[in-house]
Amino acid sequence: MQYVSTRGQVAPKGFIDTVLMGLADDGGLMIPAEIPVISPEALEEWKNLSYEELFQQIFSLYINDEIPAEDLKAMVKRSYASFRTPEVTPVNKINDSLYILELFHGPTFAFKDVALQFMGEFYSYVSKKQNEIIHILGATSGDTGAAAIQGVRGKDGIKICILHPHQKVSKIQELQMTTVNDENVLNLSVKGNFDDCQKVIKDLFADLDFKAKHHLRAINSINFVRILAQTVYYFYAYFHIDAEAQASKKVNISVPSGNFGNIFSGFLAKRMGLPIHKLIIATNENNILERFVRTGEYKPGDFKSTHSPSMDIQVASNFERYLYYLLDENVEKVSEYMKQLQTEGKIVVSPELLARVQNDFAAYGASNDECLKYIGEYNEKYDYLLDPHTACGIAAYQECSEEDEVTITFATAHPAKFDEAIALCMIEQKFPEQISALLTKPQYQQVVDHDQDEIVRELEKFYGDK
Ligand SMILES: N[C@@H](CCOP(=O)(O)O)C(=O)O
Repeated sequence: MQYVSTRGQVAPKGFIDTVLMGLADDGGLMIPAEIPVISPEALEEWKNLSYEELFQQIFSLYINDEIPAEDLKAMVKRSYASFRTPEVTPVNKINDSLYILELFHGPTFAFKDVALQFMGEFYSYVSKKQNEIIHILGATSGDTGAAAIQGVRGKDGIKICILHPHQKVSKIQELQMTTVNDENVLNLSVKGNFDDCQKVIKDLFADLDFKAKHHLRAINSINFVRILAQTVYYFYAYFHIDAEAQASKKVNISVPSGNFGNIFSGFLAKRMGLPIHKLIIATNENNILERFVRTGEYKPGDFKSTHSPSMDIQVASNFERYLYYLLDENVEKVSEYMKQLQTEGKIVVSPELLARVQNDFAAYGASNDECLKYIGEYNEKYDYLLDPHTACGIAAYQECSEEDEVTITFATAHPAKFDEAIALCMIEQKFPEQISALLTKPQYQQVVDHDQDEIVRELEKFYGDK
């Protein structure tokens, strides 16, 4: 398996080099040169695998023997040892047409743990085996940062700096990141929004001298390994709904979406042969993705702070990966469209392409009021407390599914992380112990202006390789 860039200007790479590269050196995103297709017979066999076995099966198709099977097995085992259930991502049946895949049983109570616990192990492995210096730089709207820090805190040979938007993440998200006092962790709280943070890191990754000098590595979903690790639970979810539903109904998956990484993993799983009917993109009022699916225009709008802050994103990183497939892997066209986005502030696709987009995805953007409405309604009706992101997923399921379909909605975070929204629904929740313990801990973070030079100075001090 070789990996290439969506913009075509990077020589094909192996798996480990692809992960170490993060953002492609030509500014694009790395993708597999060819997507392996799983036969229905093999899918049938995969149905009985444990989560960890399934992970290994899928990864073995992508890693080219670069990591011996025994080493991979040990890494996967360590990655999921910190999860609060051996199923890793359990499936919960709500009614005959709805299942919820719970992705929040990892150490930081969000779906990001599923890939980032593995990534922490992976970076540690590569740092030791290849003597690589690993200086992670990431941006977060709240969940990725906490999970990434948790995945590598205290690990030798690794340093991590995370940029989060100042006062635009939930209280618990902030505490999860900033109460960590390990020497290898730096939190920069940037006066701006998530898009500002993401732009700074993308610009720094695109500066190849800076990237090489400081050994920058990515943990965001610009990194293909994040996408791949997330495909595992699409398969797992599909295999764990009732056999009768699998056989007699079309199966949709509704995914709370911000940076387009999670749902892109679903797109990859579908291309690998998983018989998903509709992939439903659920957004909040930052609805650029929903507008794109409806109109064919991809145009960042005004940033809004919502009850679901992790999805407060206008510029979705992984959109470029999808564009690559939409444009039939034509790298010149992808480069042209991405240039257009920069110069004209938007991309508009033809009616023919829009028809294909609408064949690939359904989409719905939930308003703040709808988000709260579904939290209240599901709590009352099913005694199931949704976090505000999952509530957007439920709103999209309600809007986009038909009678003969069954939908798996992804619960991307635990409600305790977003008590601000839960309290607005007049619901009092009991926090898990790990979360209440955060409330009295001291915080360690530096507040910085949204200013690249200031951020670079902090990074140079922290990474210490001037
Ligand atoms: N919603 C994310 C934003 C970053 O997304 P990523 O998937 O590219 O890491 C967050 O919670 O930080």
